[in-house]
Amino acid sequence: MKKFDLIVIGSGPAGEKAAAKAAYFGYKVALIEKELKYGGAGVQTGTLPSKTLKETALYLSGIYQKGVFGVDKEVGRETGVHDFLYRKNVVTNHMHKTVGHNLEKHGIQVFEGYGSFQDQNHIKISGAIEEIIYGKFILVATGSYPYHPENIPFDNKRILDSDTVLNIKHFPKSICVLGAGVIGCEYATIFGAMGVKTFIVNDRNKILGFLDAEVSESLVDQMRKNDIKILFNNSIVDYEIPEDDEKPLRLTLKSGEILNVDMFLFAAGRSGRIKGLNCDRIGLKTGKRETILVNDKFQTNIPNIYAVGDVIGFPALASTSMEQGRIAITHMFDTADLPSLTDVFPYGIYTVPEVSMVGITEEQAIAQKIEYSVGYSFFRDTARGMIMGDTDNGYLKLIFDRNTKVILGVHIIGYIATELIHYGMELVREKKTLDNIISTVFNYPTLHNLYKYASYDGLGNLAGKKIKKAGELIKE
Ligand SMILES: Cc1cc2nc3c(=O)[nH]c(=O)nc-3n(C[C@H](O)[C@H](O)[C@H](O)COP(=O)(O)OP(=O)(O)OC[C@H]3O[C@@H](n4cnc5c(N)ncnc54)[C@H](O)[C@@H]3O)c2cc1C
Ligand SMILES: NC(=O)c1ccc[n+]([C@@H]2O[C@H](COP(=O)([O-])OP(=O)(O)OC[C@H]3O[C@@H](n4cnc5c(N)ncnc54)[C@H](O)[C@@H]3O)[C@@H](O)[C@H]2O)c1
Repeated sequence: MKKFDLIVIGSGPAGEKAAAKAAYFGYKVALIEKELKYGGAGVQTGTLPSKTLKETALYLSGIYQKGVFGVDKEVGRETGVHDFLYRKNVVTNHMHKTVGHNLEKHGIQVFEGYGSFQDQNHIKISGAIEEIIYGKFILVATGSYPYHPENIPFDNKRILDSDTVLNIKHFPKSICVLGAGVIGCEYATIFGAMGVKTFIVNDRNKILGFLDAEVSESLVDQMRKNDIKILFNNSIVDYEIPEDDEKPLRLTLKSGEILNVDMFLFAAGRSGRIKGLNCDRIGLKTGKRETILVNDKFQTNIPNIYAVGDVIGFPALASTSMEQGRIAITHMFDTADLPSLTDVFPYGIYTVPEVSMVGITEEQAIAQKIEYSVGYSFFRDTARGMIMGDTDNGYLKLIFDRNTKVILGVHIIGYIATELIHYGMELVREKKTLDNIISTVFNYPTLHNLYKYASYDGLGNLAGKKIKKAGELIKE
């Protein structure tokens, strides 16, 4: 029987990075993957496909160029699905190879097939070749899948989830997205940008519940401006699929209204992928939504078995999953380099416009009874924003302690917000103040000047002295 120091189940961001780190430190590593392509939701069905489709939609629709150069690019409504999916396929195929190359370079032995526990050290691989291998340590990195409520008649053609939406054969004229979480909002704005009449149905009165409420409302405003209709405090109680594909789906809303649309996308949650692993058989403790329970070292109740990534639930991001994988290896093999996951990490929402945040929201500041104040700067207040032609009404909002001026939260809505946030992340991590920001010299013109102007705005708020209101429109 083949013996390994570590067996990793799953080649998504969590499994790949963990396997590579253990191999780098000289351990003998096996990785099992059930799909023909590497990368899991990170590469194949989630993060990278949706981000590539967003960039494609921006390019084809010319949404950021509209009016800026005095001429409008032809809007991409005429674009076929083939063109729309082309770049996504290039990226996922390339990244599959990149992951394979990484595993190979690290000398990791890859097994194709479905991994399941025989006991706490033995994993059975069921594939073209069946075999059982031994691992001193096992890392479960099996990810998650779109949860399928029983009342939704998924047909992979018109009633879709975030996996099957990647296989559409034609553009719908209209689409209804259920769930205004990250997946729902990102896909709604992608379809919206492509000129598809888009509806979002959400059971609460806020989109992306974890965002600062003001920023969430600004995103709603921008989505509405882009002709996306959001139906709050609502849900869908019945789904009728006509025999004739040309006829619309008939969706009955909880409010009693009927929504007639061409396509439906479910985006209201995911579950951990533990089916078939035999967790019960070995006594591995599991939690809600088919997750595996772990401690802060990502160790399960069975000491030699660790679990990381989506299969352990929140925050369920590619970014944090990779780090969890690396941290688990630290504890298995005492590498002592990366003991725990930082609690200051950013959220990046790749909607149109993008949103990103780090640190606390205004609602959290209030709940924690912090004496705080805020500062704003709008993209159009900066020279770079003006050059680009800000069409999103984008802004940066700083939340800071009004006594110490320490930055507690940074929130950005607008072009490349997911990139701009990282400077803010360091400010929050290092407990920097408004004075630290205004004493910094930035390249000019750049969007990072947003930080400086938001700081001046915050200082003006503290002093009760405002010469100019942030975002004030200048009459042309
Ligand atoms: C539409 C969408 C967009 C997203 N966008 C972002 C984003 O912009 N930024 C971000 O940070 N995160 C994003 N995420 C989340 C991110 O994709 C996940 O958090 C991340 O992929 C989780 O990594 P993982 O390694 O835990 O699992 P996965 O990426 O799901 O990989 C798990 C792997 O394990 C394999 N596997 C499962 N069971 C077995 C078994 N028994 N035997 C063998 N192999 C098995 C699977 O085939 C898969 O390859 C998005 C997710 C979705 C769905
Ligand atoms: N950019 C990113 O970082 C990114 C992008 C996509 C996904 N993800 C990850 O994927 C995970 C799953 O995302 P998700 O968007 O599927 O789930 P989610 O749990 O984040 O959001 C689901 C939304 O659907 C609503 N909802 C649930 N049931 C409903 C119902 N019956 N009717 C109407 N509305 C309903 C919820 O109120 C919520 O707003 C997230 O945890 C996220 O971390 C991250």
